[in-house]
This record gives sequence, C-alpha cells and structure tokens, in this order.
Amino acid sequence: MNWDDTTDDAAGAAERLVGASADGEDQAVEAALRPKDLGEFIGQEKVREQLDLVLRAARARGATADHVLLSGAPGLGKTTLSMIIAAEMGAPIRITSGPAIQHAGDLAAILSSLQEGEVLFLDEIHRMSRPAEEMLYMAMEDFRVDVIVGKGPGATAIPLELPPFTLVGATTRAGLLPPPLRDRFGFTAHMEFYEPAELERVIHRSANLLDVAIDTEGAAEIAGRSRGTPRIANRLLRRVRDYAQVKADGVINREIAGAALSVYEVDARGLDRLDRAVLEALLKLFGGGPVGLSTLAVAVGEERETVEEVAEPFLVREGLLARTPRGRVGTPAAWAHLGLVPPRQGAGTGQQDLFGS
Ligand SMILES: Nc1ncnc2c1ncn2[C@@H]1O[C@H](COP(=O)(O)OP(=O)(O)OP(=O)(O)O)[C@@H](O)[C@H]1O
Ligand SMILES: [Mg+2]
Repeated sequence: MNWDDTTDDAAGAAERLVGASADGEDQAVEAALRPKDLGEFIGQEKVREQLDLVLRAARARGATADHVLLSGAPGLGKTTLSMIIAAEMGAPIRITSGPAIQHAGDLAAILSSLQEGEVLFLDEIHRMSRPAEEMLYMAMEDFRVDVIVGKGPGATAIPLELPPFTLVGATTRAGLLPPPLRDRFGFTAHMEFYEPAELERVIHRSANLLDVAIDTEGAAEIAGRSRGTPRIANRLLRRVRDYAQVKADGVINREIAGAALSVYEVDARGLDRLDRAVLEALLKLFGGGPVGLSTLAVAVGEERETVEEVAEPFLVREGLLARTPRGRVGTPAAWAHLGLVPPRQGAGTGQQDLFGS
C-alpha cells in the first residue's frame, strides 16, 4: 500500500487493510459470510431484541413490517440486517441506494413494481435527491405516489396506489436525514461498534465457513485489531490465513496472527501506518500538541482531509487524540500506546490545562 496514492480520502479509506468500507475482495466474500437470520447475527443485543419483537408482531398480525431505519458506521452489518429482515418475513428483497436514484421517476418505477410485503432496501438513504425524498414520504405513509405526466401547464399528477411494503433504509449519517424522513420510520436501529468478545465470535464463525483452523487466542488477537468492525475482522482473518498457509502449517494461533498483522502494519490496537504516523508526529514533533490540523497534515505528508477523515475518527474514538479549539492534542493513552514518555508538565505544551494534574 502506497500512501502517496491515497490523497483522496474515500479512496484512501477503501484501500486500507483497516478501512471500514468494502473493497472489491470484501464484496466477493461477504455474501458467503453474511448471517442469514437473527439467531446467527452476532452482537447488537438491543437491536436484535427490538427487531425480533417488531418482526414477530408483524408476522403474528399477518401484516407487513413497519419501515426500519438502520444507522451506524460502515461494516457493522446494516446490509446484512436488511437481508435478515426480508428472510425473517419470508419476503423478497429489492436492493437500491440513494445515489442510484437520480430522479423521482426512478423511484416511482421501483415503487410501482414492488410486490405486496416486499422489502425495499435503500442503502445510503441520506444521499437521495430532494424530489425523490418527497415522493418517498408519501409512499411510506400512504402507500401512494403521484406520478407526474407531461410537462409545464399541461402536466397532471396521476395518483398510483402501492402495495404495502417495508422500507429498510440504511445510513452512516443519521444526522443528515431530514426529520420528516426520519419520523416516518416505525423503528430505528442504532448499530454500535462491537465488543472484542463479539468480534471473536464473528471470527470463529467466519473461520468455520472459510474452513480455516484458528484457536481461541488467535481469534482474540485478530479481534483486538479489528476496530470494533466485523468487516475489518473478516478481512484481517483472510490476510492472517494467507500468512498461516505460507509461513506455518495453516493453523492460526496468537503468534501467527500477531506476526501476520505486523507484516501488514496493523498494530495491537488496530492502528495502521497512517494512524501511527499521525500520532507519532503529534507526540514527537509537537510535544503532544495542541497543533493545528494543517501543520499536522504537512508533518505526515498527507492532505488535511486524509488526516481528518481517514485517520482521526478512529484515534478520537480510541481516546488517543483529542480535537480541541486550539488544535489536536495527544492524550496520555497516546503516549502510553507509542511507549513514549510525555514531557514534564509546564513545558509549555498546554496539556496540563486539558487533562488536569
Ligand atoms: N453481527 C454480525 N455477525 C456476523 N457477521 C457480521 C455481523 N455484522 C456484519 N457482519 C459481517 O461484516 C460484513 C459487513 O457487513 P455489512 O455489509 O452488512 O455492513 P454495512 O453496515 O452494510 O456496511 P456499509 O456501511 O459499508 O454498507 C459482512 O461480511 C457480514 O457478514
Ligand atoms: Mg451495506
């Protein structure tokens, strides 16, 4: 991986071994690794329990399930859950995405061809066009759309009845959804990052499906580096499997997993080279900050956006870096993670103001 090629943040994020978005290889294997029903879906206890109730109740009434909004970071299982919802309801699923719907007419065509009870999965629902969004309001609430025929003064709206369907919307940015859209979902599931123990279960399950031998400690080692994200866990598992096949007898244990992931420069906490470069610059060159984002970006030879959007969110989430009004600051945990000793207090770094004694 060459970081010089990844100045575009989206591309950079997609190509990273610890990036949360799906790359080509992920897409190819994910279908095989997706849990098929709620019982197989690991973790997210609250969401599972609530969704189970919603679906059971709808089934008992012989009705179509209420519209469901799935919100959460990439790779946490939104697409997987949408397919599970359809499977649990015994309904077919139609898959599309916000960016694929350019015009309201595109949406009208999809809606009018739905069967009764069908699940319509609308991925990246926050990226839908305005007119399509407004058409969706009416479709969700009244199962009706107005199809506009003709142009100008002669244009007429022809109302079209739709069969009841379940809309499953997915978004990584729930905050960007207009309230009228959010309010039309009967149930919103907020997906959280996974605990290491849950990721271990994901890894054991995937290893089983991929016919890979792995022991408990090997799975724990990979889980700890997976950034709370099943997609990353599955991807790291595949890389470790390669290593185990080439360098060992194919069985993954703690030692093999650790060695493999250090070849790929994914450290014990799941930081990759870029993450560590940012932290190292912050601590070693700027004494832990505060330092401005642009200065930090120049110091690591990256674009501002790459540092801000690709590296920082995870560092902030891990409590290694703080964004303050005066700039970026390395936390005590960051010093500890890199095995460095923070400068003495009062050395002019301003850290004592932020972290107290
Ligand atoms: N709870 C889970 N149990 C087991 N595997 C899971 C779970 N959640 C996700 N996965 C696995 O992680 C991978 C990514 O999941 P999925 O595609 O559903 O994520 P997503 O939230 O839709 O991501 P994106 O925002 O990029 O669309 C899939 O291969 C899936 O098998
Ligand atoms: Mg998805």
